[in-house]
Order: sequence, then structure tokens, then C-alpha cells
Amino acid sequence: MNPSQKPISSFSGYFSITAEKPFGNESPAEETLQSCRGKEVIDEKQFQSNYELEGIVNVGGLQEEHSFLCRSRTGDDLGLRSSLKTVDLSEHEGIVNVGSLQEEHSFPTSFGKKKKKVYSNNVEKSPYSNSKSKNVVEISKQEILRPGMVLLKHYISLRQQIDIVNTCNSLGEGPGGFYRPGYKDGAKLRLQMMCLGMNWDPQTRKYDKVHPVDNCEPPEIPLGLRLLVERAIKDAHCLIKKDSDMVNPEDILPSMSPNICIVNFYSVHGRLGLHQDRDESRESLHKRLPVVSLSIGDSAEFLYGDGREVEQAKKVLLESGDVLLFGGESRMVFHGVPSSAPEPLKAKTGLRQGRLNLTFRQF
Ligand SMILES: O=C(O)CCC(=O)C(=O)O
Ligand SMILES: [Fe+2]
Repeated sequence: MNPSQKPISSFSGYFSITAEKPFGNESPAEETLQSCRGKEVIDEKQFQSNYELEGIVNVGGLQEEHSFLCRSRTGDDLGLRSSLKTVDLSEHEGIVNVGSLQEEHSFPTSFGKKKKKVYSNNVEKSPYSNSKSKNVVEISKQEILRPGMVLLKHYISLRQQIDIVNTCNSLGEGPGGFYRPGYKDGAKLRLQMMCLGMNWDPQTRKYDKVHPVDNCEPPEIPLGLRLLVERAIKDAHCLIKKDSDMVNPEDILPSMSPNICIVNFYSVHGRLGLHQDRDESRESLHKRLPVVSLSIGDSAEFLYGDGREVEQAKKVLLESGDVLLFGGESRMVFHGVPSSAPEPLKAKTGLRQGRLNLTFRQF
């Protein structure tokens, strides 16, 4: 094959995808997509490929039929719900080599029949949806809330969410684990907290090597979580680039490698007042390195704005699996989670008690 040709622009055969479990304490498990049909569309501008797939998904022994979109970045697969590792095309038939990447090839006749495809920002559909209807799957949306502030909806797969909760649970029970911190004036925060990498003390507003309660060093951030955060930043960059071709996404949302993670667990009365995250190193703040926030469990309203006034703050709903990034111009945004959600929100989202939030930062 001529090396200047992209190997595959589209295909109509069957192929299989293996997605490695990205982290967790157990031995690496695999989720397999079997008998998938689809095509790869390479978007050179975005340095990413979109895969449009339909097939049987094997998730934890359960076989379900789904169709969905997934992505991979050239040379760095992002892929299926962010965990696609390898695309094994050995079983596929009818590879089409094309000179032009724009060239379209026919879909298999059954492809895309059952449901509408969603493009633009809605680049993924979860293969792990809990939806009763097999073909109605969750649509992932990406949104720029303000310059430097990006929301990746339903970004973390259910499998990954389970891993994160289990990981936090077991780390939380060990040294440097969950505790209920207090402020200087003796008031307690309305949440349980655990820090990974370095400890943040709400009383001193400082980072330290040890936990104030048991004097232990906090657990390390699991590698899979660090990779997930770095990948989310890259995905946010793709969105920023898509939004405006003229900008360098790094200028809008700088990259970072997290070495701190603050894990908050909010139970029914949990809340966090409007605040800025400004205790990281001077260099980190100067570079406006982003905070990357993962939400798991109950939905919550997230307030954000330029000041402490709750009335002036904007609101966005954070749901399980959402990733919110704020850096660059939005690094010092005031933000918080109010204590109780409005009734319609509860009614429409099934809001219940218990929400885990992990914010990653680079000191
Ligand atoms: O729970 C959230 O969404 C926000 C958490 C937060 O702002 C923090 O831990 O600093
Ligand atoms: Fe914060």
C-alpha cells in the first residue's frame, strides 16, 4: 500500500474492537464488541477519526445490540467511550483504500437503519446505556460554557464509573482516606473528602504531604485516572478547535498532568459554597492550568460565575459521567454546588442522595 494513503476510509465488512479496561484494581478486563459493522471517517483537520459502528456489545457477559459513534485520534486512540485501545481489522472484508479522505463509500445496507445518527458535537453514544430500548442510547454532548470552560457530557462510561467508585471506596477506607474536614472557625464542610497525590487542608488552605487526621501520605492518583484526565483535555481541545479554527486550543485551555485529586462525597445535605480553586502553586495558577472535574452518582446543579453572588451565577446540571474542565480564562471562576436541587430537577433527573466528585489539578 502506498504509505501516503490512509489505510481505511470506510469498510463494509465485519471487524472486532477490543477495549481494555483503563484502570481499576482488578486484573485488566476486556470489553468486546463483536460482529461490528461500520466505517472510519478520518477528519484530518481535527486529527481524529470517527467510527460509525453497529453491532453486538459484550459488557460484563451481557450481550446487547447497539449502534453508536466513537472517535480516535490519529496516532493516539481515544476511541470507544474513551477506552478504545486497538482496532483489530483482521476480520473485516473489503478494505477500501482511497486517495481522498473526503471520499464516501457505501454503508452496509443494514447500517444506520434503526435510528437517527447524531453528528456535530454529539460524537458518541454510550454502548453501556441503561436504556430499556436497545437502540436508544445516550447521546454524549460537548459544550463550551465559556472561554476555557468545557463540559463533556456522559464522557465516562458506566464501566469506568464503577471502577472509579470502587477505587475511591477502597482508597477511602485506607490511610489518608475519607474524613469530614472542618474550616478554621470549627464549622465542618458538608461533605466527606479524600485527597490523592497531595493533601489539601481546608483549614490552612494549603497543600501538604500528609493527611491532617492520621498523618499519613495520601494515596497516589491511579494511572488510569490520570490518563482519563489527560484524554479529556485532548478531547476538549478538539472541541475548541472545532469551534474556532483560528485558535491554538492550548492558549484557551492549557494541558496539564494532574498530581492532585480532591475527592468529595456529598450525601443528601451535601453542598459546597461558591469559591475559587486558588491554592495550587503560583506557577500552576499563573499558567492557568485547568481543573478537571469528574462527577459520578446523583445529578447536581453546578453554579459558576464571576463573583460570589449566587443569584448572578449560571447553572449547569452535572450528571453521572460528566467531565467539566475549567482553565485559561475561566481558571478563577467562582463555582459551587448548592445544597438542594429544585423539585422539578429532582423529578426529572431522579436526583437522590450521594454524589462523588473528583477534581484533578496540577500543583
Ligand atoms: O462537586 C463539584 O462539582 C465541585 C467540587 C469543587 O469545586 C472542589 O472540590 O473544589
Ligand atoms: Fe472547587
